Amino acid sequence: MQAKITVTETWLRKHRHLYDGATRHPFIRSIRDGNIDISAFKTWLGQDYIFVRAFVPFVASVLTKAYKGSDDGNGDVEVILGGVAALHDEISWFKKEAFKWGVQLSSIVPQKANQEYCRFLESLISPEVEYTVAAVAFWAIETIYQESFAHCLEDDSKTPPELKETCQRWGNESFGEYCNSLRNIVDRQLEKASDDVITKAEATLLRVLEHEVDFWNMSHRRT
Ligand SMILES: Cc1ncc(CO)c(N)n1
Repeated sequence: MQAKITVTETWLRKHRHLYDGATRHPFIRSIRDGNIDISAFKTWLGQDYIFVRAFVPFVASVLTKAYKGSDDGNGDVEVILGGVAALHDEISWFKKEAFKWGVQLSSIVPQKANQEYCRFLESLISPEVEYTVAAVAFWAIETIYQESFAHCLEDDSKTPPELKETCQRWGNESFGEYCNSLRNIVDRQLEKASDDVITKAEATLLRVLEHEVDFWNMSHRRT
C-alpha cells in the first residue's frame, strides 16, 4: 500500500530549492569542508545565543497553544515540553561555548537579520496566530538546524574537530527524532485544518526559510 503523501512532504517538494538554500548554506558548507573562518563561527555563536533567548518565549507560546488546543490525546504538549527543556540546556551550552571561544555574550549587539527574525517570532506569539501555524514555524526552525548540522557530521565531511560538538548539538539522532515528532504533530494538525490556515501555515514556512538564510548570511558574509 502506498503511504499517503503528507502536507509537509508536498511543501518540501514544492519549495525544495529554498529549503536546500537554508540547509546547505555556504556557512554550513564551510564547516563541512573544514575551511570555515573562525570569526564567522564566533559571530554565529553570539548571534544565535540572542536568537535562542528570544526563541524560548516563542516555544512557550506554542506549548500554551498545544494545551489550549485541548484535543491533545497525542502528546503534543509533552513533545513541546521536551523542546523547552532542551532549550534550557542549550542556553547553558552557549555560555560555556562562548567562554571557550572568548566571545563576550553580554556585549553582543543583535544584527539586523537577527532582530528581524526575533521580531517575526514575537509576531507568532500572538494568540491570534493559530496553533497549527505556530507549530509549522517551530518544526521548520528546529528541522533546518537539524539537517544543516547533521550534514556536517556525515562520513565524508571534514568538519574541524573543535566544531564537532556544536554540530552534534543539533545534528544528533535524538534531535532528529524530536524533529520527526514535531513533523508528525504538524501533519496531524494540517490534516484537519481549514484552507485558510493551511495557506497561512505555508506562507509561514516560507518566511522561516527566508529568515534562516538571512541568519546564515549574517555570519558568513562578515569580513
Ligand atoms: C537561527 C536559529 N534557527 C534555529 C535554531 C534551532 O534551535 C537556532 N538555534 N537558531
